[in-house]
Amino acid sequence: MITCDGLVKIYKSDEVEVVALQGLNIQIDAGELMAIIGNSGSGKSTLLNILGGLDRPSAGQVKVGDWDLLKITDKQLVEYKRHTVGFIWQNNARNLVSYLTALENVEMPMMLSGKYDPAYAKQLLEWVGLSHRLNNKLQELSGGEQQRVAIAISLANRPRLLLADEPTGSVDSKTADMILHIFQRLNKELGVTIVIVTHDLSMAGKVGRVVAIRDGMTSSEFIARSPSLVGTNGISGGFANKDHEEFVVLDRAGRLQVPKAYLNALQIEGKATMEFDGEKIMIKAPKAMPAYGGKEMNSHADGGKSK
Ligand SMILES: Nc1ncnc2c1ncn2[C@@H]1O[C@H](COP(=O)(O)OP(=O)(O)OP(=O)(O)O)[C@@H](O)[C@H]1O
Repeated sequence: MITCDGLVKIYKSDEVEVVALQGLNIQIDAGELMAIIGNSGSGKSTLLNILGGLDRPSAGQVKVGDWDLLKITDKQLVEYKRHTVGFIWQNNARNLVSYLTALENVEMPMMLSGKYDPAYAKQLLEWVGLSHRLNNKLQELSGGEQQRVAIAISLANRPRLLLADEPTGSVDSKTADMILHIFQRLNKELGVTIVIVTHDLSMAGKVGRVVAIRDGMTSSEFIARSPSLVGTNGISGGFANKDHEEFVVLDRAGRLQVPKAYLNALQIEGKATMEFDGEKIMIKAPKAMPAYGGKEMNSHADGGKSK
C-alpha cells in the first residue's frame, strides 16, 4: 500500500535548511496496523504529513496505492485527500466543529465530498462506542469522546488509509486502550490500513509491527513474536520486550544506522573497521586508536540473534 524509497524532505526558511527526512525507506502493506516511534524531531510528523498529502516531499519516491505523491498535481492531491486517506491528530479541534452534534460532525465531510450517507455516519459512531451521544453537541463531550468522534470523521469518506498522529496524546490510559481497541476493530472489520505515530510505548507494544525513526531515517523495526497475542493482555508495558523482536533496518544499498550510544561507548567517530567471520559482522574502533582497543561491538547480519 505504501512505499517510501529514499524519501527526502527539506524545509527551507530564509537561509536555514532543515533536512527532516534524509532518505527514508519504509514499506507498509495494505491492511496493516502498525506504529511509528521516534524521538522528538526525528521526522515522524513530517512523514505522516507527506503520506496524508498535507506536505510535499522534496525528493525520493513515495507511493500510496496507485498515487505517486512526488508527481501528483495539486488537483489530484485534493482528490487523494478526499477519497484515499483519513487523518487523526492529537489536537482534534482541527477536525471538529464544537456547535454541531457528533452526528452532524460526521455527516459534514460526507456532504462536502458528495457521499452523504446518514446511516453510515450513525454506524461509524456506533463503531467508536458513541451511539448514545449522536445528538450531543461536541462541546458537551469529554476529550476522549471527542477523540472518538474524530476517528469516526476520519473514516467518513471510507478511506483505505488512516493516519493517526499521537491519537492518544491527550487522553488517559483507559481511553487510550479504548482507542487502540477501536483501531484494531476497524482494521479487522473494514480492512483499513492504519499508521499510528506515537510516543506511547505501551500503545506501540500492542501492534504487530513498530518502526523506529531516527534522524529522518528508519533505524530499526520491532516485530511481534506471536501476532495472535498482540492487542490482548499478552503484551504489557513497552514494546521492546520479550514479545517483540528487534531488527536493524538496512536500505537497498546495505546502509544501516548504528545507534549513537554504541558509537559513543566505543568512541568511534568517522571511521571504523568491519570484519565478517562467516556468522557475524563486527564493527570496531580502528586499531590505530589503541586507547579504545579490546572493546568490540557486534552488528549482527543474522537479524539480531546473538551467537
Ligand atoms: N514547517 C517546518 N519548517 C521548518 N522545519 C520544520 C517544519 N516542520 C518540521 N520541521 C523540522 O523538521 C524536523 C522533523 O520534525 P517533525 O515534526 O517531523 O518531528 P517529530 O518526530 O514529529 O517530532 P515530535 O515528536 O516532537 O512531534 C525537526 O527538526 C523540525 O524542527
